[in-house]
Formats: sequence, structure tokens, C-alpha cells
Amino acid sequence: MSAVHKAVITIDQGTTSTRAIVFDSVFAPVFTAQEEYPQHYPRPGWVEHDPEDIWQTTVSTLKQAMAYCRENAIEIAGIGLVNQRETTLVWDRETGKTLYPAIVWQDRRTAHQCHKLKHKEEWLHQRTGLRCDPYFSATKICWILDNVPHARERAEAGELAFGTIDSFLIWRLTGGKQHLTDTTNASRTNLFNINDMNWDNDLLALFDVPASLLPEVKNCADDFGKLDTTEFGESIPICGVAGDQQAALIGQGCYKMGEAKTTFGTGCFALVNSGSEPAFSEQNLLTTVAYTLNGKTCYAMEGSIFVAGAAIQWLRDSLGILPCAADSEKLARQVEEDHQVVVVPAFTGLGAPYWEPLARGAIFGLTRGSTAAHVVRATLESVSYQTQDLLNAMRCDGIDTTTMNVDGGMVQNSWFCQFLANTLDITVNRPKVMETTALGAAYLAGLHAGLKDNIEDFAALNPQDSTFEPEVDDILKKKRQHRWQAAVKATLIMAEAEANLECD
Ligand SMILES: Nc1ncnc2c1ncn2[C@@H]1O[C@H](COP(=O)(O)OP(=O)(O)O)[C@@H](O)[C@H]1O
Ligand SMILES: O=P(O)(O)OC[C@H](O)CO
Repeated sequence: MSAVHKAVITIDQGTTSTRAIVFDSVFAPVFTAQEEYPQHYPRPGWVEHDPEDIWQTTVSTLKQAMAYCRENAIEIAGIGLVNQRETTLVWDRETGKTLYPAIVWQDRRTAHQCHKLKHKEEWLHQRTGLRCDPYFSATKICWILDNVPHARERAEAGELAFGTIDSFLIWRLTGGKQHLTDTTNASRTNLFNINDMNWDNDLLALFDVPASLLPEVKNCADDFGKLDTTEFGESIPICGVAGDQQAALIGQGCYKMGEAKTTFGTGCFALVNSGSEPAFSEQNLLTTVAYTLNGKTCYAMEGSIFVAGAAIQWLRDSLGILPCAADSEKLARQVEEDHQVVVVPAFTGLGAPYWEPLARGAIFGLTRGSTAAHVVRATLESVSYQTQDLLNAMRCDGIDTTTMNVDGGMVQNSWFCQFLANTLDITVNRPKVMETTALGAAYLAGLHAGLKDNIEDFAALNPQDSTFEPEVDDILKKKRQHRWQAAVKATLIMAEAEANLECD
């Protein structure tokens, strides 16, 4: 009889697609099922997902991964779960039905509520590590309670549950038995105190959110319940959970203070491990929980950019100038080096370090000779320039990076990786397993399932595969920086004009 191999399955519930990936006993990916699902933009600045799309793509991809394991006599030791963070759902505890679509992290509908709370910004930052911005869950919950008929009274009566996507999926995957989250996801709500690691009554009062809505908060490698046998036929433990960006930090093996990664998916998120005490930025970066294991928390400093790969999707789906994302590489290579087109992809405001929710996208420098290729290249370039802004902010905070570990859908584009190295003037490393987000959750599940003893045991499992060294033309670099900064400035002036119009 052949030996039974052990594996873990990770569910990666991202902004644009859901994946289920089987990682074998040495944490190599051996099977992937992936399904994209629609994005909804009901009003300018609003972004929603249908929760049933999220659930159905999760069920379908997970069942495909489980079938692969069955066919190959693989024993599933545990399930890891990573998710788009901050995205907010409220559901009925009795029926499990959601009250409103998922309000996605990119959604800006609560910009004015956040503006009114600006005077609390520093106080909020010291408690949560975050800012007063529509990005985070608290004002999204409040919006649902105030806009869905009877929601607030039902919440106060204890009939409703709130969750980020991890909580919602754990609830559904366990047949409504568990209402849980992990510390990394809790730390993105603006309701969680990252100093004492608890939901915070003062924050709940500030955002007018009843405590009865909240899930219990657990370690990242912990017992999150078991799969519902009625739906899945097997009772497998869910034992590793983290927000996708923190999971990528784990998947890149950044367990020591100062180690960093940047993920280029729908958005772009640079996280640097800041050790066992929260460190607070003076440059508008966030402080967040990197992971909690056995009650011990490791923190990270984070720079968040709202639009990265999403801009490539916009070129493909809204402008129709790209047949597929991968074609952006070929088009970018056709454009002259010193072109003048600048795209600021602020479709859902600007994140770090500007934090301007009313900013909107813009294209500068068009001439009669500008082509689709110019716009495509300038869009790819804009992601590098935004990353440069993050790195500059980190440097001012005393974090000096000499290399950058990258991952996420966009880094399949080698032209982009090279341009990034040139812009940042540092070495860019791309790992062998680019699915580091899913890998991080596999490590967490593997840890709890006893496949390894310590997080450090994973450090060498995902070596670098490609390295991009900077090829810097100083004059060109200066010109590009100058144009980018001028374009951002103009965009911010437009945002101010828009804010004044709304006040009139
Ligand atoms: N070759 C490519 N060049 C540039 N962008 C790409 C390429 N391939 C995928 N992308 C972008 O990467 C994103 C998907 O990355 P992924 O990490 O799966 O994101 P998410 O987890 O946010 O759904 C999409 O927005 C897509 O436009
Ligand atoms: O879907 P991603 O991978 O771009 O990640 C979204 C982030 O978690 C939002 O904070």
C-alpha cells in the first residue's frame, strides 16, 4: 500500500478572485483552483461584492482541492484561510443571510463621516495603529447599521453578526457554529486596541458599533472550528487564519525585525516586521498586527496603496485597451523611455502617505501622438512611483531597505519588476512560490497541525527565484520623479476643489 501524504489546503479569498491551493508536506503548491468573480461599482467611489459570489467561489474551489487530495491519497492535515482585509459584512445570526453586499476595502462612501472625526486621528492612531479613513471596517459597519432598515435595533438586540471576510467564511464553512476572527484581521477594523489586543469600548462608542456584533479574536495558528460535514462531507480543522498582506509577510519568511515584503495584487501593500512592540510612524504609515502565535504578537509597519493591479484591470475591462493583464508587458516595452505621460490611478482616493479619500484618477502629458501603449506603460509606472513614495516615508521613519521582496499577481510582469528596481534604486527579489499569501496561511495551518514546531522553521522554504538589479539613469530618474510629484500635487488640488464644492 502506498504511503499517505499529508498536505494543507489554503483558501485565498482575494479582491478579484478566490483560490484554493493544495500545499504538499514540504509546502510546495501542487494543485490550484481559481475563480474570478464580479466587482460592483453602484456609485462613484463605491465598491461592493456579492457575498454569495464570495461563498460560492470558496465552496467550488475548496471542493476541487479536496477532490484532488482524495484522488491522490493525500490526507488534509488542516485548512488555512487568508482574505482581502477590512471588507465588511453584517449577517443574521439565525439565518446566516447577509443584510447588505460586502462593502469592499476600496469603498469611499464614508469619507465625510471620517472627515468629521479627523480631530480624533492621533488618539485613534495610538490605539489602533490606523487612521480615520473609509478604508477600515468601523465606518462601513456604521453605514450598514444606519442605512439598512431596522439594522441598528436588530444589532442592539444581538440578532446580527459583523465580520471581515475571514469571519464570514469561518461562519459559513463551519455551518454557522463559529463566530471568530484572528488578530491580524481584527487589527484592520479601527475597533481593536493593538496595545492590549482587545476590542476597545471607547472605539466602539466613537464609531457607534454595538459590541454584540463582534467575533471572538484568536491567534493566527489556532482552532477555528471544523468544516461542516453536510456541505463538505469531511470534518477538517480550519487552523490558520490571517489577513492576506500579513500572510504574505509570513510566506516571504519575514520573521525578524526589519525584514520586509511588498505585495502587488489589486492594491499594493509594503509591510516591514517591527518586532514585539508596536512602533508608530511619523510619516502616515500604519501600524498593524503581523501575527500572533501562542499569545505573542509581532507587529508590522505598513504602507498601503489602494490601486495597483486594479489599474491594469481597468485598462482591460473599462478602457478595453488590453486583451489581458499579461499583454501589459509587451506594450510597455514598445514605449520610448523618456515619454511624458503620467497616470495617477487614484480611482478610490489616495492611500499612504497622502490619505486623501476624495482624490480621483488622472492622466497627464497626453499629446496627439499618445497611444494606448503609453497609457498602459504609464499605468504600470505609476505603481512603481507610489511604491517609491512608501519607501521614502519608511526611510524618514528610520527604516532603510536595501532590497525588496515582492509577490502578488503583478510581479509576473518582468518588465514591471525591472522598472521597479530602477525606480527604487534597490534590488528586487521575486520568490520561487509567488503565491506567498496562500503559502503564509499554509504555514500557519501547518504549524497548528504539528507539521512544524516553530514559525522560524519555515524561513528557508521559499527561496528567491529571480533578482532584478537597478539600472539607473540618474537624469531620467529625476525627470520621472519630478513629473510624478507634480501629477500627485495636481490631483490633490482637484480633491480640495471637490471638497469645497461639496461644502458649498
Ligand atoms: N502580467 C501582469 N502584469 C501586470 N499586472 C498583472 C499581470 N498579471 C496579473 N496582474 C494583475 O494582478 C492582479 C491580480 O493579482 P492577485 O495577487 O491575484 O490579486 P488579488 O489577491 O488582489 O485578487 C490583477 O489586478 C491583475 O490586473
Ligand atoms: O486583494 P488584495 O490581495 O489586493 O489585498 C487587499 C488588502 O487586504 C486590502 O487591505
